[in-house]
Amino acid sequence: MMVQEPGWEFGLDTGVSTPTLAMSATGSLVTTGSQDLGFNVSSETRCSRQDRVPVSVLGHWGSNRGQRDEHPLLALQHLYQHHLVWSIQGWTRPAPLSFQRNQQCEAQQMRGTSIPAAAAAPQHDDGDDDDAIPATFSRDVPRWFLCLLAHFLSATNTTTTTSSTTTGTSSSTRMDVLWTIPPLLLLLLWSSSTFVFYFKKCFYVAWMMCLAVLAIPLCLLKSGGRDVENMRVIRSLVRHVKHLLGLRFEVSGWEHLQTKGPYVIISNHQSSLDVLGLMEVLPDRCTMIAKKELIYAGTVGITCWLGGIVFINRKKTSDAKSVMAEAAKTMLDDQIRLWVFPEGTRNQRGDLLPFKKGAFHLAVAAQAPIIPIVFSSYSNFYLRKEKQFNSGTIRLKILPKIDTKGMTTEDVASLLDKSFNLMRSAFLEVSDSVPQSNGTRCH
Ligand SMILES: CCCCC/C=C\C/C=C\CCCCCCCC(=O)SCCNC(=O)CCNC(=O)[C@H](O)C(C)(C)COP(=O)(O)OP(=O)(O)OC[C@H]1O[C@@H](n2cnc3c(N)ncnc32)[C@H](O)[C@@H]1OP(=O)(O)O
Ligand SMILES: CCCCCCCC/C=C\CCCCCCCC(=O)OC[C@@H](O)COP(=O)(O)O
Repeated sequence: MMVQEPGWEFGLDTGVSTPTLAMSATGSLVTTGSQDLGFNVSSETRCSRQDRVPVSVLGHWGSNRGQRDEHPLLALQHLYQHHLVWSIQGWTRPAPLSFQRNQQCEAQQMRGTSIPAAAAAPQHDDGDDDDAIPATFSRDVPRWFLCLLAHFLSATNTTTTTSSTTTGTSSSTRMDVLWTIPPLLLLLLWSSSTFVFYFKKCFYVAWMMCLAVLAIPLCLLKSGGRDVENMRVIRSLVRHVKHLLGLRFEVSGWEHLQTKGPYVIISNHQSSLDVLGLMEVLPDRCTMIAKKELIYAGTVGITCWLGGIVFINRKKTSDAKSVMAEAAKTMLDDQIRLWVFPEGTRNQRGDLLPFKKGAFHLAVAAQAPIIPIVFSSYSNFYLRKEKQFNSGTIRLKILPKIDTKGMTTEDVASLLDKSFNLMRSAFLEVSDSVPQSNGTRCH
């Protein structure tokens, strides 16, 4: 048995019988044209000639066979040349590369269509109809995309091999590589939900950081420093971000926000995406209570500070309590509303976490009403563990205010229970009725 050297992992799910693939006795993956692709198959391999539908292979791109010094991306090019690339499902470095081939029915439909000469590969016919090589690429991966992909891979390879010898050739091929990046990116966005997940998350953070760069001077111009009025600037800058991420908000209960004077808004907290919903309904003169770590979030942190966000140290209850007691005073003095996430942390477990007591102490201390706002579950479009970030609809339900007039610290526990129960049933209700993701993707 061959010793596997460190290299690149890849996954291949061919989905149909794969006449061009066969397992050799040594466990390496070869084409029927006896061209060794240099893939060493690991012990988890479930591929065999008998395994027909679906065939999945967990392979290893090592350096102990065949294409010894080749760029790992060349693996993809080989697969392309041998008609094995159908759609790229996931592509991460150095995590598994996954290639997925079309369903058998599609393959059958496509038999008989001609293959581009450049991509032609040795075909094997053992007389078994199932073994016929589907003669074109999958309908869901346009050929021009695959051509670009192959072009990119060739260019990458050329760059690798020529850079040490001819600088001129290397720089021109590098340009080729650069030009093929955008379509490649599009291909990945279109075919890999994992890639979409990371792309959207990175885009969100990067875009918010850029917006914050813009927000800082605008806030300074508006108020000359830290001021709750800066939240208007932040709100108007953030409002479009939902469109970029494919999110839609449906808000109900607007009338409950028509309350005059200071109040405390409490809402459930699923993700940093909550900021988008928060900005949808944020009333004037309203700022938030946030963990102190947020102040170190670069330009976003500075913007939060300028927006008058009250930072608390969750690890030091006594400090947090005194900051919140101070905030209750400011609420009254400056007629400010405060938004608190009483779960105290992000939670996407399909239910609410038990509430912390601070928000209720705050409301009682300021004798200000509490307005609960419930965000429907994100689980129909955003799943952190499963790496899914589709487009979707979020329902925001603004509940009637809960008065705290005449309440004392003794009432905090019952106030908390009442608020929790109201929000929990509203959460279950809006999450049940939320439309399914409108961004589901077919692979
Ligand atoms: C265009 C530019 C764009 C860029 C910028 C984009 C956006 C920026 C703008 C806006 C975005 C802002 C978004 C901010 C989101 C931030 C979300 C968060 O950070 S969530 C995390 C922080 N929040 C919280 O923690 C919630 C508040 N926490 C609490 O209220 C807690 O109670 C606590 C005060 C931290 C204490 O917590 P602890 O774990 O100790 O538990 P308890 O709640 O059980 O309390 C213990 C004990 O203390 C008593 N207590 C609590 N609070 C008070 C109080 N205020 N006064 C008196 N006593 C208090 C409580 O009763 C308990 O005692 P006992 O058990 O005896 O009753
Ligand atoms: C130096 C750069 C550092 C980069 C940091 C990136 C900052 C994020 C950038 C853009 C996102 C904009 C929204 C910011 C508001 C997010 C608030 C948030 O969600 O904080 C989490 C907090 O409620 C609970 O934290 P935990 O769940 O306990 O953990």
